[in-house]
Amino acid sequence: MIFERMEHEDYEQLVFCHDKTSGLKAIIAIHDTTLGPALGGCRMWDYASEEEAIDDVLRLAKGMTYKNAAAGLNLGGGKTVIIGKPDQKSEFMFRALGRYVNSLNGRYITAEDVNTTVQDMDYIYEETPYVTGISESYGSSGNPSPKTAYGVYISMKRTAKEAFGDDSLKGKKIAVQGVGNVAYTMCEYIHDEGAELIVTDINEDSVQRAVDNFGAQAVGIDEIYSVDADIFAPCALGGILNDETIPQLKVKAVCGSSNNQLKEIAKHSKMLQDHGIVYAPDFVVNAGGVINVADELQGYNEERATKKIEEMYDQIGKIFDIAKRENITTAEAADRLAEERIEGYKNVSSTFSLHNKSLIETRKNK
Ligand SMILES: NC(=O)C1=CN([C@@H]2O[C@H](COP(=O)(O)OP(=O)(O)OC[C@H]3O[C@@H](n4cnc5c(N)ncnc54)[C@H](O)[C@@H]3O)[C@@H](O)[C@H]2O)C=CC1
Ligand SMILES: CC(C)CC(=O)C(=O)O
Repeated sequence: MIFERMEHEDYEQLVFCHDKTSGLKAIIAIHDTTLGPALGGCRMWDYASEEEAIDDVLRLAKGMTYKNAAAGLNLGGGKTVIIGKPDQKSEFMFRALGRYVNSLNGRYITAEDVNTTVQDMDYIYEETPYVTGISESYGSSGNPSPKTAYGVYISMKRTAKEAFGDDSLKGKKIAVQGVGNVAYTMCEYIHDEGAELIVTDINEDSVQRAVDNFGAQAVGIDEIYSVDADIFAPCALGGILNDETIPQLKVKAVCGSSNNQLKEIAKHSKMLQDHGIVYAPDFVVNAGGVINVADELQGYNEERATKKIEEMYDQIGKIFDIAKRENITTAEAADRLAEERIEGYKNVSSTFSLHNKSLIETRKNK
């Protein structure tokens, strides 16, 4: 059944990693390496079953292929999941994972994701160079969340332009679901521009921090969908744009950081469009973090990375334009943009070049 799915959705590789001493149980999925090595974060989650973990890593790895392609990076898509509760973490668990990552010889490069930190990446770095988002003391880029937040803010401005004819967020009401690492910094940018915030989170301290620092209005977990607001920013979970929630939305636009927001991509992106809601595709909006960590591969330069994140404004605009021109949803337009870049490169890479690590180059060095 797994090979059937891999064949159907063009996955390249699925690696199961086990280390008895540290308790590591991890799965690395590599979806597509046409554009370059697969780059994607490492998530730690207490999955209810192994099937759920496999499904998650496959979905997330494919998402990274599209994210990296649409962001204009020369990188493919992959992801790691570690099965377990975050309080079961240890130095040796991440070092064991680092050795597995190293064994892939550069086909996959890891980074932070939900429940993993810069410290965890530093442990992986003890075992392999194929890790990003490591400490700034190594001349590296550190925690990607603030850059992801900046990218969401830039994308939100372009989305506001599409929905309201003006990219200013001043006076706009923004409903934020989940005020964690990314969303807190995103709220800072939005608040500084003069927007009003309505927030919810399952963590009361996170809500209180936004109330105290940004004068945000706090609402209940289920209330966030139906509040009177201009833009909805999902920054917590996947699958939250669905048959039950979309009819409740009063906003004119959706733009947030969480991955896989649409429960069913085709159905729910069309449903948003039919409700007159501008949807900014999640994997384009939340690419700031991966753009930032990818810059490490050239020797990290914050100015260069930030400039590339600011280019997301035009990239989102391009997606809105394609959707209008082709009469498709913005989700379909984003997929098309990513797929065309991957297909285009297949033609370029069919031409022999010594730039690729060729057999002849290897022999020359012997
Ligand atoms: N950190 C990064 O650089 C990137 C993050 N993302 C995505 O953005 C989202 C947020 O990421 P982070 O801020 O790093 O994670 P986080 O774990 O710091 O924040 C998520 C927040 O959502 C809250 N939450 C969980 N369930 C909730 C619910 N049912 N209702 C309301 N709030 C709920 C949590 O309490 C937490 O405060 C995730 O989906 C992640 O995959 C995507 C790209 C990069
Ligand atoms: C920092 C990124 C590599 C995190 C990631 O995997 C993502 O963008 O979803």
